Amino acid sequence: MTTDDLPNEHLECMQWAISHGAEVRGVVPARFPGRGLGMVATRTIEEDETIITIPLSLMLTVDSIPSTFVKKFQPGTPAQAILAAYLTRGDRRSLKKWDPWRKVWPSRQAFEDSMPLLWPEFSQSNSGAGGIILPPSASGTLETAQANPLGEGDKEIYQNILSRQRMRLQRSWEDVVSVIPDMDWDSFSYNWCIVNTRSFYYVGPGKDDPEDWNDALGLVPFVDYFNHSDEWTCDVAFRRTDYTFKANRRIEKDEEVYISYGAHTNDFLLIEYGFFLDHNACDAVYLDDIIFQELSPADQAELKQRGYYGNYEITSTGPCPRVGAVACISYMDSEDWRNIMDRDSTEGVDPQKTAEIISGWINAYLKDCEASIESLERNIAAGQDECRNARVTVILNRWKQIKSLCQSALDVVDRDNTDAE
Ligand SMILES: C[S@@+](CC[C@H](N)C(=O)[O-])C[C@H]1O[C@@H](n2cnc3c(N)ncnc32)[C@H](O)[C@@H]1O
Repeated sequence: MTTDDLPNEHLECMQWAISHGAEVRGVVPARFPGRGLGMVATRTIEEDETIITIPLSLMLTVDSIPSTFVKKFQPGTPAQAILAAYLTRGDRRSLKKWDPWRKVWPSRQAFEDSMPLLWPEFSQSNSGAGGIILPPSASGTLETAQANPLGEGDKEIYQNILSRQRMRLQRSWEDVVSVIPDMDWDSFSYNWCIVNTRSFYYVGPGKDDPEDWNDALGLVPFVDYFNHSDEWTCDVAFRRTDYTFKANRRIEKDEEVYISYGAHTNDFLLIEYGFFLDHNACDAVYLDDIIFQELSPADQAELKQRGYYGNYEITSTGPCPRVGAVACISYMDSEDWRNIMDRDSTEGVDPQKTAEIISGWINAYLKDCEASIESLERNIAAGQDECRNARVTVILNRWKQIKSLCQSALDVVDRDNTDAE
C-alpha cells in the first residue's frame, strides 16, 4: 500500500466530496498492487464506527441528471444506458460538477486490459477466436457438451455471464443510438463499463425495488474507491437519503478497507468487474451442461415442476443438494424419488450409486479443465503478443482455480461415500 506517491488528484477528489457534504473519518485512497486504487485506514478504526457518509445529493443517478436529458429516452431504457449516455454526451456545464471525481476513474485501456467484454477475441461471440477458452460459467459452453437451456432460480446470473453482459451492453447501445444517433461507441462503452464496475444499489425516493437489480443502480462518488473482498471489513447501508459505510470489525492502521460487491463467484467477478480473488468463499461452478445431457424429457419436466431444474452448483466443499436430487432421479424408481422429495424418505436411495454418478459428472468437468489448461499453455508458449499473452494467462489461472475446486469437490464426494460404507 502506498499513499506517499499518490497523485494529488485523489486527495482533491476526497476534498471535493467533503466540500459537497461527504463525511470521511479515518480512510484515504491508496494504491494497492494488482488492485489499482483502494481505501486504507489512516488510524485504528473501531468496530461499528461509521467511516464514511455520502449524502444522496452527491450521487449521480437517473434522478439527479437533468430531466430534459432523461426524457429523451423511451420508458424502460435501462438506468445503466441513460447514465452511460449522460456521461458521454450530457451537457458539459452540468457534468462539470463531477470533474474532480471523473478524473480519478480508470482509463479505457484499463478496461480493455481487464474486461473480456472488450477483448478483441470476444468481439463477435463468447467462444474466443484464437484459442482463448473462457470458463463455462462465463462462456455458456463446455467443450464436451452443447450449450443447454438454463434452469430456473437466482443462481442463473452465474451462468452464461458474458452473453448476458453482452446483451445488456447491446440493448443499452441500441436504446441510446435510437435517440442520439451520432453517439460514439468507444466513449459510450467506456462509460457503460464505468457504471458497471462502480455503481451501488440505488432506488429513487418513493420508488419500489425493481425486479432486475441492474435497473437499481447509481454512482456514488468517492466510495467507488473501495475494492471488494469476500471477507469485507466495511458494511454499506443505503438509507434512501444517504449511504453509510461502517466497520464490521476493528481495522488496524494501514489495513486496506474492503466492502462486498455481493456473494459473487470468481467467473462473475472476472466478467463483470475484470478481476477475481485468489481465495473466494463464494466461488462455484455449475454442472448443468453435463447433467442436462443425461436427463430424459420426463425427468426434465418433473425437475422443472419442482423448481429443481438447473443451477447444479459445486463448490470446494462439495455439490449442492440439487446435484444429489438430480443424481437420484437418474436411477431411482419415480415413486421412490418423489417420496424422498416429499417425505424425506430414503427408500431406494443407494448412496454409493449417487456418489458414483456425481463423481462422473465432476470428472467430466475436470476433463474439460485439463484440456483447456493444456490448450491455453500451448497458446502462451506459441504467443508473440505480450498483451494477448497477459489475457491468456488470466484465463489460464482461472481454469487452474476451477480444476482445484473440482478436485476438492470430488474429494468430498469420495470421502462422504467412504464414510457411508
Ligand atoms: C469500484 S472500483 C474500485 C476502485 C478501483 N480499484 C480503482 O482503481 O479505481 C472496482 C474495480 O476495482 C478493481 N477491484 C476491486 N476489488 C478488487 C480486488 N479484490 N482485487 C483486484 N481488483 C479489484 C476491479 O478492477 C474493479 O472493476
